[in-house]
Amino acid sequence: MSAEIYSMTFRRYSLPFRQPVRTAHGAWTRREGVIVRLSNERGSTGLGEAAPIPWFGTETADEAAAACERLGARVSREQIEAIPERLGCLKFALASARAECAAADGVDAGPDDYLTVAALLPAGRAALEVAAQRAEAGFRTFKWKVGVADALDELVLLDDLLAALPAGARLRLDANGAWDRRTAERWLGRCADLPMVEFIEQPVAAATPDRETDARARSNAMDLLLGLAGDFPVPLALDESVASSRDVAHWLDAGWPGLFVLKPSLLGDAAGTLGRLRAAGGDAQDGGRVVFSSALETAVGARAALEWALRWKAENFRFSILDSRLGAAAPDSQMERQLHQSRIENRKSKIFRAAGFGVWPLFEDARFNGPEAAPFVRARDIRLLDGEAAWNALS
Ligand SMILES: O=C(O)CCC(=O)c1ccccc1C(=O)O
Ligand SMILES: [Mg+2]
Repeated sequence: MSAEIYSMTFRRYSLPFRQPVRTAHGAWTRREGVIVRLSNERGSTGLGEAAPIPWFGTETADEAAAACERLGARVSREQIEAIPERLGCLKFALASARAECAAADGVDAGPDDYLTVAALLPAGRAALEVAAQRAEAGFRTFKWKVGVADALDELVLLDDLLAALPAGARLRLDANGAWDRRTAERWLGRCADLPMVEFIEQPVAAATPDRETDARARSNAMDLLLGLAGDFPVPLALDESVASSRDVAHWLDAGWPGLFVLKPSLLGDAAGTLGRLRAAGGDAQDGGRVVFSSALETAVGARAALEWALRWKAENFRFSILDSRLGAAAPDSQMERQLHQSRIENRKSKIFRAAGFGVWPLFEDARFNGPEAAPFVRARDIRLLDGEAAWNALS
């Protein structure tokens, strides 16, 4: 077996958003990150993106760039695999670039399919107008940022927003950890009898950012989240709490009963993390515990992150094609009947949750945008994303 050696270059970027992204953490105006480029001995090249979210606890873009500098112009597969978890975004970038090299060599083209997509709504009253436009465009899953303004004002807006959504729509609420226990209880109580609310994402913080009491704060936060999940019927989803592969393992061990929002771009070991979720019945048993989400990457990171979502769908929802024919012929043999029944059960329990990638166009410079927000995104369109154009725009 020959050593897998790549030559590596990287480019640091700082890209203004068309509009600031408002969350409970304040206004986010520029996306900072690093794009890496690998080429192998056969001359195949691949791009990857480190798109950190430091307020999730990832490395910073500067730290990712400094680590690239240290790695140097030639890197081996072993070096990439040895990158530590605290540089999870960079590790994702290099793993993505390696995968693209392999794809260019003709290995593993990946499944052809499509994903349903959730529309990201702005915080506050602005959500109403955008929701109407998005509904008109065909979206049926929406995500609204809460915890930005006063909770009572937002609760009033919630009613207006629900009333404005089309029949059959689903609304996710993302508090980005902003609520205290009392505020969270109020919202969860309110949402208990609102079937349109699909889930509430990160209602309370993953931990207080006090380094002195880090372990204790994390465990208190964990108890609070587990308590809320047990006390209220509305499903809860972890996001900031699962900002790394290690976090996911931790919450699985703790028996988290809710959902996992996964931003593949933050996962140093996306394959291992998804494998663990699958082994834990992440989707096979009760369907739809995993929600894929964007970290507001450029087209380079978008392509890699969306490939993970496609792969997950193909692995866990593999009866979807057969399902569409289930209504047709009634099976006659006992075995066929049983198979038929189990496929129906399968269909009932399995929902591929709309992926949180309804975010582009995000950047002023259109060469960096991922697939324009639409209710569905097709694999073939993801593979047509022009990472090279983004790379060249940084030269
Ligand atoms: O998940 C989505 O639908 C959109 C992406 C999103 O909300 C997000 C994007 C960047 C950083 C944090 C978050 C978040 O989910 O909190
Ligand atoms: Mg979130």
